[in-house]
Amino acid sequence: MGSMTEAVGSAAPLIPAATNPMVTPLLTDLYQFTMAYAYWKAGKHKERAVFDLFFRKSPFGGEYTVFGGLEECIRFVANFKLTEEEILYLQSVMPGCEDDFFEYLRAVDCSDVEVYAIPEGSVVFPKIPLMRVEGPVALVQLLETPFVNLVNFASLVTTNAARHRIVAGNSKTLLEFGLRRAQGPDGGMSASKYCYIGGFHATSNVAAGKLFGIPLRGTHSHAFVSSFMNPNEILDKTLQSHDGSITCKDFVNLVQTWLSKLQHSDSLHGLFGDTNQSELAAFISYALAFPDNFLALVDTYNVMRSGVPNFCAVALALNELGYKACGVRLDSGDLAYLSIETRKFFRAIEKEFNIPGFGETSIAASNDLNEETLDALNKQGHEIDTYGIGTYLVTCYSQAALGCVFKLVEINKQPRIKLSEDVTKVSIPCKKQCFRLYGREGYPLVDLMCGVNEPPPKVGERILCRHPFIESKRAYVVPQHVEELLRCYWPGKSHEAREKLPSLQETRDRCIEQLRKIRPDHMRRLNPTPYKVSVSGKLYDYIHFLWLNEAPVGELQ
Ligand SMILES: Nc1ncnc2c1ncn2[C@@H]1O[C@H](COP(=O)(O)OP(=O)(O)OP(=O)(O)O)[C@@H](O)[C@H]1O
Ligand SMILES: O=P(O)(O)OC[C@H]1O[C@H](OP(=O)(O)OP(=O)(O)O)[C@H](O)[C@@H]1O
Ligand SMILES: O=C(O)c1cccnc1
Ligand SMILES: [Mg+2]
Repeated sequence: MGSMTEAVGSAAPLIPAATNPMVTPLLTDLYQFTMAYAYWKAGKHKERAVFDLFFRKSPFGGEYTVFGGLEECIRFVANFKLTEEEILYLQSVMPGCEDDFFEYLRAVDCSDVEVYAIPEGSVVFPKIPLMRVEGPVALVQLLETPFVNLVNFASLVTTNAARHRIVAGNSKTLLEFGLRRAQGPDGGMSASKYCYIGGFHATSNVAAGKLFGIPLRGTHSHAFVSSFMNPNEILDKTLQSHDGSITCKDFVNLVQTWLSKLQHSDSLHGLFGDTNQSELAAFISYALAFPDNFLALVDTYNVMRSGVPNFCAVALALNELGYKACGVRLDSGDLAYLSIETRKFFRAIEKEFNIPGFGETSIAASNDLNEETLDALNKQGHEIDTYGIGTYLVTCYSQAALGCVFKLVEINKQPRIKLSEDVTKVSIPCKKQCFRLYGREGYPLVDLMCGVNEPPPKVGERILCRHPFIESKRAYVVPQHVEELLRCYWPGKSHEAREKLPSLQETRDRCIEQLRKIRPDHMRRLNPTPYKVSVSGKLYDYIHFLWLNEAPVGELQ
């Protein structure tokens, strides 16, 4: 693809359909079709319109957002075509509409639509168009709902994942465990995909592993532990050593021997007595099934008096056969305290039995984790290496929606504005180009919108950046680096080169890289500094000219 110009017809088959087969041209609001009809009736449907897709406020009380969902929008556009069945259905729900309208719909595709967008996985800010969509007004109108739908949750949950990632710290492994709690199958699949982009390392969602190639990870549940009664029920007790040189005929017995050594060891003396034997049976069975991948959920009965000693007995028996146990998961109680006590136990074993590395055996924690609990754990000090996070992450519990909108900014080359009593809701008119201006320290200073015909900002040249609505807020900026934000992802009939859709991995890398580039005070959880989003002097004047032109003058009596 690269810089070559491609006709849409030849490019379309290269782009697969949207991931979810429910994403069809009918996945829109009825009013998009009724408006399309009214545009058509008025002979206006082919008028060229420009819409911006943007949000007004970053979620979760933060000052940044990560853009997700672009690839799905492009897949949708590339394959946009109403089927005969869909046309017949529309005809049935829009009685009285002329047949010729449905003839028009039959022929419609997105070959005359242009989509410019900020690359997916980028850090983005309020009011800046994430996507600029241009094309025949009736058609682009039909795209509003699916585009906003595809971007809203994707960006929200990517941002949520990124926020969890930032609080947890870069050294921690983050697992997304949310499928069972997600808002339905699409909520679950989307969450797995976008949490990965936002910086999670793996998911428990097998379908997402297969479909998106996301690494899969998992432990086991309490049911597995409580389903066992005692070690006597284990029938096949044999385990070959890691290198195949020894066959241990009675692994259960080897584990019992180690448990007894632990019970009588000097450093662990008095920490625990008899452990739960049904739990031990479960751990042994899991180790026999996965000797290379043994991990144990240690909180079913009692973490320090049973789960951890039982895990260690199995891990030491495995160690004798040349295997290395993976670790434990804590799923209840005070996770800071329990992780610290567990670590002490592991370190004591490393010392007493001279097993290098045992002290660093991995400790995973789960159970209703969210940004606040991660933050609290950090403040208290803990020994957790891996977090498994479900409900709060995938449902975006602390904010239900991002609130993306899709607003008309130009029609027939005439800039349009949407006024509101609430100044934050006034839309920014004109077909715009957008830039990120970087300062001397390498951080972005400001995002700047200006009309497409204005000269772009230049490195080393002073430019006036104005708050779009507040007259007194303005600053001269001398950028050290200028980044054009909107790129062409769907050229329509223009001769622009089409940006290649990156792989999931590339999008994830971009997200991680971009988050590193933002000044830390914009990223902090409490009272972050707002990032400056501005317009050029010329665009400022135009907004206010249009505003005064369109707003009726009140009359007082
Ligand atoms: N040290 C800690 N600091 C702050 N929050 C913690 C800490 N340890 C655990 N939590 C959180 O406290 C909450 C404990 O919830 P809850 O009381 O329902 O669980 P539990 O009784 O430990 O477990 P369960 O009910 O599943 O047996 C969870 O949200 C957990 O993430
Ligand atoms: O807590 P979340 O962030 O949603 O993470 C996923 C949770 O799902 C599993 O148990 P589940 O909640 O099904 O059962 P339990 O917590 O009642 O044991 C797991 O043990 C976690 O606790
Ligand atoms: O693998 C796990 O431990 C897991 C997966 C989903 C939900 N809770 C835990
Ligand atoms: Mg739970």
